[in-house]
Amino acid sequence: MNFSVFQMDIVPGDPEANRQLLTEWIDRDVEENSPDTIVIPEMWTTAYTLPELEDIADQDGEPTISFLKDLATKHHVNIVGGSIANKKEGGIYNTAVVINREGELVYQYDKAHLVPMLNEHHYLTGGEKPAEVFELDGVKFGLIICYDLRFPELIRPLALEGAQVLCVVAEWPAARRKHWRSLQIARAIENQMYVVSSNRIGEYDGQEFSGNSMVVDPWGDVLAEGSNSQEETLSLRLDLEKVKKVRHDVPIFDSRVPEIYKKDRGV
Ligand SMILES: O=C(O)CCC(=O)C(=O)O
Repeated sequence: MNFSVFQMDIVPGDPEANRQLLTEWIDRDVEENSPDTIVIPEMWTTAYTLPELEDIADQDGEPTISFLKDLATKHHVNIVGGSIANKKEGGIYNTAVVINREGELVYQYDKAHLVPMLNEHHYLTGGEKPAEVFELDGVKFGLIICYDLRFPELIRPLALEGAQVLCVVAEWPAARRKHWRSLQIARAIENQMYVVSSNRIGEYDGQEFSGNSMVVDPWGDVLAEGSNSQEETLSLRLDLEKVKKVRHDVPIFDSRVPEIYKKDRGV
């Protein structure tokens, strides 16, 4: 499967401008790289303009979901559509959306872990459902959002259910770049799957973002990595057989002892 990861800057508080930028980017990328699957960052329509979200968030995913469906159909490409600020059920959620190349919405996930360092709980409602496995072109995926990366307990069930690729969409700050890079490599090694991440670059409200979007293979090798400060596309073909090989060579899933993992303590 050919991946294109967009490492974007985001125009704060202007969804229409960002949708226009994405349209141009996808037009270019499809021409140059013929991707099967495109991955874009967290909150790419608005950036982290938390106090403004009440006015500019989507309502039940619209208009962004329809916009992505049109792009996916036009280019016959899968879009792991980053996440959007999304008003629904009386709250504003940070919702990740995935559209397949037929233009169908195949998966939605509301970010479960809200970030205390950003006072997210003052503005956003956390999702209450676990992340689930979904398929694109027969490949099994998981998808999490930024801070979720710090919670291996959210991700492990995805690996147990056969996920081969974990996508991470993010607006991870430069101040914690070491954590961003190390945690992706750790998640790839411990779950023996690819980690494909799209992180924004640029600045907002005094915060600089890390970039360093990554493609890490199931052995923990970094196959591609974005710079700290440039908009760019990581374009790469992933060999899914590698997941099978690593799981065969170091068979951790056969070595697990679930009886001693303390489910009754909420672990
Ligand atoms: O966990 C971190 O250090 C960054 C998390 C974050 O910025 C986010 O989830 O948006």
